[in-house]
Amino acid sequence: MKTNKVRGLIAAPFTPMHENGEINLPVIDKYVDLLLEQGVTSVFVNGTTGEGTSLTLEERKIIAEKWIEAGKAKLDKVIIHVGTANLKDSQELARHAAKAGADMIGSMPTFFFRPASIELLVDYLAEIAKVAPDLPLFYYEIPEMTGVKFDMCHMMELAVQKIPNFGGIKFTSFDLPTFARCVDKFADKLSLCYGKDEQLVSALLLGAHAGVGSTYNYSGMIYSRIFKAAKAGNFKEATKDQIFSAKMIGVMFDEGFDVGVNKAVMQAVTGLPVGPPRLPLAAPSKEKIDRIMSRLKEIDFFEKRK
Ligand SMILES: CC(=O)N[C@@H]([C@@H](O)[C@H](O)[C@H](O)CO)[C@@H](O)CC(=O)C(=O)O
Repeated sequence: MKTNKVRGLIAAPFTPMHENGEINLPVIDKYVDLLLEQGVTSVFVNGTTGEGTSLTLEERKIIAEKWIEAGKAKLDKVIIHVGTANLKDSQELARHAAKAGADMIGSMPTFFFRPASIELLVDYLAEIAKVAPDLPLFYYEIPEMTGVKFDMCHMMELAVQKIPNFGGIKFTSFDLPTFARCVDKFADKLSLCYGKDEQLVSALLLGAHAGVGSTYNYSGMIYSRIFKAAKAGNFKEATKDQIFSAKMIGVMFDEGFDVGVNKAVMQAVTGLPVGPPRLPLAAPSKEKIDRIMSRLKEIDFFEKRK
């Protein structure tokens, strides 16, 4: 089985799209280099930020293949998110990820017919994991989007018993006490990746192995400094950049943060043509993005992201 050890910064990349809504694959070659220049070494493809649930299975496969091909000699880990609203599609994506050469897979739970218990959730994950037995499977915890809310420490206790290739968790929630219990119990055998950019430092203090984030795409250097300082035990230094990240994300939250706003910020800041999101998400107005850019300038974002 491939290793489940993932460390450092993992970007949740946007799926580049043309103005007409079709996916724009060639951008991904440049995207890999842009992430590396910012100290981001791995990717979690087709997740929330990648609009995975708005893409067809065929598109998800093509995007996965492209990230694997573009990232293979450069990135540390290419993790493919295979979560969908049904088991069969997720299994198909898991099989495909294994064949295409992914390093790991991740899955959110189903989000329309939600699992009614931790046991059913783990049974569901086990069915996905078994079709890609050589790849570690990570659970993608993101209750604010899926509406699936269980105690993650209990879920992991059961997952390690039932899923031989269970690799760890991508924990996108502000529930740090639960994250702390997960670290306490599983840090030596599983990888614990934390997904709320605005409080990465707190998760690192508790022992997170990796951070996964959407704002890493255009402010990777800020998180890179946080990660390095925290891993060196210099939390005072790490906290300065973390407070800045909270201010930066605060600017976008004031304007109604979503993948549409996030994509527009990515494009305006880095010049990478990630394009608009797919409906029902929408691109922000020019006025809105100009306002965000001028507020980011006011807080010195363009200096801080260097
Ligand atoms: C809901 C959401 O988009 N969460 C983001 C965060 O990076 C988030 O944008 C950031 O912490 C700002 O709240 C990531 O955790 C998402 C993610 O990892 C993914 O897109 O797969």
